[in-house]
This record gives sequence, structure tokens and C-alpha cells, in this order.
Amino acid sequence: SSSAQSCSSNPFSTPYTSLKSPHSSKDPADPKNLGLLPRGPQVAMPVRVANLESRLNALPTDLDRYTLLASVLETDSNLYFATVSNDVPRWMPMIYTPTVGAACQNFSKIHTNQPKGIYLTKSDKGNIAEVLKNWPYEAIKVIVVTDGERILGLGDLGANGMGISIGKLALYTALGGIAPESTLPVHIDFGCNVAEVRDDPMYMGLRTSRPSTPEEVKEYDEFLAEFFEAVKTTYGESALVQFEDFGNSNAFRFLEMFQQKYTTFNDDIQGTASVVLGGIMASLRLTSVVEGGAKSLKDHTFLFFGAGEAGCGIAGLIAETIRQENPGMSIEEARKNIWLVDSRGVVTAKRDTAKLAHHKLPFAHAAPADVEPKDLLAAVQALSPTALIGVSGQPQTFSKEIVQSMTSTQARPIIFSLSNPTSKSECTAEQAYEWSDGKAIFATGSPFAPVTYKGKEYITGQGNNAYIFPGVGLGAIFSQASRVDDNDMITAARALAGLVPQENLDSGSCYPDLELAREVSVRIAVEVAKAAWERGTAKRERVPGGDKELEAAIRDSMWAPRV
Ligand SMILES: NC(=O)C1=CN([C@@H]2O[C@H](COP(=O)(O)OP(=O)(O)OC[C@H]3O[C@@H](n4cnc5c(N)ncnc54)[C@H](OP(=O)(O)O)[C@@H]3O)[C@@H](O)[C@H]2O)C=CC1
Ligand SMILES: CC(=O)C(=O)O
Ligand SMILES: [Mg+2]
Repeated sequence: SSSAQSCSSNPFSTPYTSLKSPHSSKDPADPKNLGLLPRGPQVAMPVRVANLESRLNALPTDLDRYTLLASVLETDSNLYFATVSNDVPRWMPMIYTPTVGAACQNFSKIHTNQPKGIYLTKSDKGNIAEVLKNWPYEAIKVIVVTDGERILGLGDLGANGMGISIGKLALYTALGGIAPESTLPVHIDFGCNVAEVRDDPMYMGLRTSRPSTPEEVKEYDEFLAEFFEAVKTTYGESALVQFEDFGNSNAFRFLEMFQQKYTTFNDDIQGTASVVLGGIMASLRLTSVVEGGAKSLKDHTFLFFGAGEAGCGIAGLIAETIRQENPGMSIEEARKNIWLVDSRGVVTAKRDTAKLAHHKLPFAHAAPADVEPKDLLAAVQALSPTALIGVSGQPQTFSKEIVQSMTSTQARPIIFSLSNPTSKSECTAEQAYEWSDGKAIFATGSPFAPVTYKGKEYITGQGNNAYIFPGVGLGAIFSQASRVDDNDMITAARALAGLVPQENLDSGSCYPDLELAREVSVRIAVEVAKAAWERGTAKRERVPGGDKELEAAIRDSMWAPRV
């Protein structure tokens, strides 16, 4: 059959057939599915969690903790999620950024068994639906798909990027209440451009470079089109596909190709935009009470360091929100105080716009007062931004002079160092508070420990799309939405901003505590589901009653580990 053909050409898709053992029902509550070993004494879950936590704590490195947790996920997802939920701030950095970065870099060594996910390689063209059928669970509600080209700020890791899809989906379950068996990690293998990755004898992906000629790119586009159709026919129109960590030459194009036709969004472009917008909205409560500070989004001058998926995604969503908040304002007007810096300097109209990437063009404004700032410090001095957002993947690029320059013009400068993992952060929390004399409203993409400066403790908020995608996904899945769009991202940002308590703002964080991330997801989901009904994109019948009834129904639908 075509399936057998496809499997023989794809060594990574074969083993899943064997998972469809006649002895294993698909019911996760079936005791036969709890693990491979015969069951021992019935130990209460809190005891098992405490036992696993003490084993994890005894391990020498976070990568060891990742590895143990990954093996628990494969054999006993109940224990895994009970442990993660027991202490999200403690375990999230082990299953997500920063440790997931190191895990991807070492992925071939960690996953000696088949990793938990479907690998599609370009030889599966024509058979994608057949390969999907090899997965042992049928009721898939959310897929995170990567091709591994831009894994965090670590570059092209090829097939080792599967760790990112697995990590994001673990958060869909832990923070968004999506049942583990309804999630499917997918890696699409069209090669890898880093010889060092490809040449590792243990590398599990194709040892070819990525598409570069127009014909190869066309073949890749056609593969993605087939993938989306296969997902729709196999799992239904409401199955949500989240793009993750694609290189930006593909990410923007794929989003454009598929977002009007399928239930999909790009987390790096749209989820990141939403979390940053939410943080900026919350911080208006701080900036609006100081003299000359921004009272609304349109009063800000934004400077983005990094003009890729994250930078242009955030810039675009902020501009759209400013436009919506100011009736009569054009989108061009809304963009005028938003500036980008890329690897060649400030993006201005003086660039050769014919060669400028499509996503940067809307922000290529005329250079201010004929000065062409060459570097970031010069840009900060020339533009006096109120907010500096780092999404460059370039560590230690927010220097003392840059932070001091921001602080010399702003009572409360907004400085976000969002590049992941921790080693790529544009500056550290300690540097931001010291150099700004405690004035910076600071956030990072990966977690930083609290900092004590001049006797006050500062808590850094984690400006990470993990506050957004589990809730947006939950709302879309609950309402059986057939589309997810930028308005959902604005809706989610507003909901997030409304959940930041004053005491967090007072200690320097413009995000809610991580302990509350699951609650944040519920509240975002309520708003996203309502928006889907208002737009007419929801297949599910409206829940009778108001917000309270809807929230209760959403909570009821959420999976939680049996404890
Ligand atoms: N906190 C969060 O939730 C998220 C964080 N991120 C992080 O943001 C980073 C970037 O991701 P993404 O936007 O998707 O990546 P992209 O590859 O799409 O964009 C990177 C951008 O950084 C620019 N850049 C690279 N080197 C320099 C330099 N030396 N000086 C100035 N600009 C530079 C690039 O310039 P050019 O265009 O000229 O090549 C490009 O515009 C990653 O580290 C990622 O982990 C991403 C998503 C979410
Ligand atoms: C957080 C995230 O999505 C990234 O760094 O790519
Ligand atoms: Mg990402």
C-alpha cells in the first residue's frame, strides 16, 4: 500500500504502527496504558510526585532533569503532569526554555528510543495522511509543527528541533488543559543547513541541506499544502496547527499561505506579539502615572532590536492595536513611532527597499533629522525610545550605555530582553536594574532569579508566548474555531494585561506569576471563545448563559492529571 511505501522510505514513521498493539486501548484511563511495567503497590500520587521531585533534585544538571522528565512523559504522563503542575515555576524551566534548548542540542543523545512525535520527511510527499494514521491516537486537537530551522536563538538544529514541539505541547497540557493524547508533535524534515548537526553520527534527520532553488522551495510549499489538507481530513477542520521555530524565510510565507484557509497561527510571530502587547498594556499603569510617561500605546516610541518573526510580529500587532484604539487613524500613522534595527542597523527608507524583506517594509520610515544611526546606541540616542525590545538572538547587546541612555530620557524605561534561551538574552536582570538604577520595567524571554538592588527586591516577568498560546489554543479548541487571527492575539493580550496585579507591577514585573499561568489560560480562552462566536468561526453551539457559565464549561473541559 502507499502507507507501506511511505513507511519504508521514512524510517521514523514506521515504529508508530507497532504502537497500535491490540492489547492497548486508546483510553488513557485504561490501566494497561499507564506504563510498560507491571503495576506495583498502589502509591498515592502526591507521594509519587514527592518521590520524583526528590530524584530530580538530586540530579547534577538541568539537562539530566529534562532527560528523566522526558522518560516519565513517555511512560506515565499522569505522573509527569502532576509533577509539573505541582510547581510550575520550578519545573517549567526544565521542560521548556532554557533547558529545552540544551535538550534540542543534545537531542539525538537523549532520545535513544523513538522520540514522541511524528517525523515527516520530504519523501512522504503524497502519503502524509497515511503517515499521520500511524499515530496511535486519533482525536488530535492540537499539533505543534517545526522544521527545526530557528530553534530559540540557537539556529538550525534540523530534526533535533522536535524537542521544541514536544516542549510546547507539554505546556498546552500543563497550562492549557489539553489532554496529552490530543496533542501531536510534528517535525517536518527538509534537511538542515548546519554541517556540524548533519554530520553527527547519531543525527536522526535527513543529511541534506534545506531547499534553496525555486524548484525546491516550490516542492516545500506543496508539501506544506498537503500537510494542512492531511491534518484537516484526518483530524477535522478545527484541529489547530501551531507553527514553531521555522526560519523567517519560510515562516512569514507559510503563515500567509495557510492562515485564511486553516486553523493555524505562528507562535513566534503572533503568540510573541500578544505576550509583549499584554506586558506593554499592563505597564501603562506604571508609565501613565509618571510625568511625561506614556498614557496609551500611541504615546510610546518603540525600538526593536531584531527585525525578524518576533520583532516584526510584535511591531505589526502593536500598530494594529494603536489603529483600533484611535478611530480614524491610518495604519501608516499608527506605525510611525515604531522603529526596527536588524543586523545591518536601523531600518530606514534609505535602505534599498527593493531588497528589503517584505516584513520590514512597513517600518522603513524616513531617517530622523537626516541622521542615519549606525548602531543600537546611536539609534537610542537619536530616537529616544520609551520601549526597547530585544528579539535579536544576540546576547549582551544591551550595554550599560544603552540602558543608561534609555534611563536618561525616561522615568520608567521599558526594556525587554526576550531572546531565548538565557544565554542569548540581550542583558541580564541584574544588569537592567543596576544600570537603570531600578527604574527599568524589565522582562526576559527565559526566567531570571529575583534581584536585590539597593535593598529592594525586583522580580523579572517572563515575557514569553507561553502565557498566550495555551489559552488561545484552549479557547479555539473549546469553541471549535475554524480560524485563529490577530484579533484573537489582541484579545488575549488585553485579557493577560488585566490579570497583572498591582503588587507585581510594584516589584517590577508586568506579567502575572507563573503559578497562575493555568488561570491566565482559562481567562484568555473565555475571551477567545467569545470572539470566535462573534465572528461566526465557532462550530460548537454557544454555551448558554454569560461569562461565568462559559468559564465553568471551559474549566470542565480541561484535562488534569488524576491525583
Ligand atoms: N520571549 C519569547 O516569547 C520569544 C522569543 N523569541 C526569541 O527572539 C529571537 C529571535 O527570534 P525570531 O525573530 O524568530 O528570529 P529571526 O531569525 O526571524 O530574526 C532575528 C532578527 O535579529 C536580527 N539580528 C541578528 N543579528 C543581529 C545583530 N547583531 N544586530 C541586530 N540585529 C540582529 C536579524 O537581522 P536580519 O533581518 O538582518 O537577518 C533578524 O531581523 C530568538 O532568540 C528567539 O528565542 C522568539 C519568539 C518568542
Ligand atoms: C519562546 C519561543 O517561542 C522562542 O524563543 O522561539
Ligand atoms: Mg518559538
